[in-house]
Amino acid sequence: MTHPLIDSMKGRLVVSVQAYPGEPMRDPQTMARIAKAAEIGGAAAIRCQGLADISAIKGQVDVPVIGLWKEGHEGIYITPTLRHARACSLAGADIVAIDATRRPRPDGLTYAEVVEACHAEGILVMADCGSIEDARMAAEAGSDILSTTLAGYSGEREKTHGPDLELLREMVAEFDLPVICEGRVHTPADAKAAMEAGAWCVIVGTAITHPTSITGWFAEAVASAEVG
Ligand SMILES: CC(=O)N[C@H](C=O)[C@@H](O)[C@H](O)[C@H](O)COP(=O)(O)O
Repeated sequence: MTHPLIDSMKGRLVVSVQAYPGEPMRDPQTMARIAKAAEIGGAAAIRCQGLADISAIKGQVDVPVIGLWKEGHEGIYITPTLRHARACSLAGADIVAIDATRRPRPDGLTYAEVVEACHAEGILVMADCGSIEDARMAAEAGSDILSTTLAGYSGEREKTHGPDLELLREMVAEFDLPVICEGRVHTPADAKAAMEAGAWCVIVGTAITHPTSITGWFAEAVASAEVG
C-alpha cells in the first residue's frame, strides 16, 4: 500500500522552491514565502533544499515537504550521504530526496544501505534517478518513490529540451511504484504531457520559482524578435 503522504500527491502538481548560492532570494524566509504562495496556488507538496529552508518551509505550509540537502555540484550532490538524509528528516522533511545514481557515494555506503537505514528510522525516500539502470537499482533497494530528476545531469541521458518523457514512460512501464516526472518541466503543456505519460505527479521548479531564469527566457525572446 502506498503511504498516505505519497498518495496525497497523486495526480497533482508539486513545486520545487530553491535558490542557488549567491542569489538574492537565497534566504529561508524568502523561500518559505514562495512555498506558501505555491501552496495557495495549488501545490500538493513542496520540494526544497537545505536544512534552514526545510525547517522554515515546514513551519509555513500544511502540505508535505520533500527535503534534500545539496553539497557541491559535481558527482553526487543531492543528499550525498546518510548523515545528510537524517539531517533533512530532523529538519522537518516528510520525504527525503536522495541521489539514486549508481556512482560511488562519499560515505562509502551503497544506495541500498542508505535506504535501509532511512526506513529503519521511518524516513520515506524519493530516488532521484538519471537513467533506467538507476531506477532499477533504486526500485530494487526499496525506494518509496522513483523520479526522473537527474536525467540529463548524470551523463547517462541526453539533456532533453523539456522533461525526459521517454525515460518517464520506460520507468512507468517497468515499475510498480510511484514515478515522479521532475526536471525541465517548463510549461503547463509539459506538465500535462508528463501526466499523460503516466507520471504519479509532476514537480516544477525553475519555471515557477526561479525568476532570474524566467526573466532570461523572456529577455532572450524579446531580444531575438525580428522587428521592423
Ligand atoms: C539536477 C538538479 O540538481 N536538480 C535540482 C533538484 O532538486 C533542482 O536544481 C531542480 O530545480 C529541480 O530538480 C526541479 O527541476 P526544474 O528546475 O528543471 O523544474
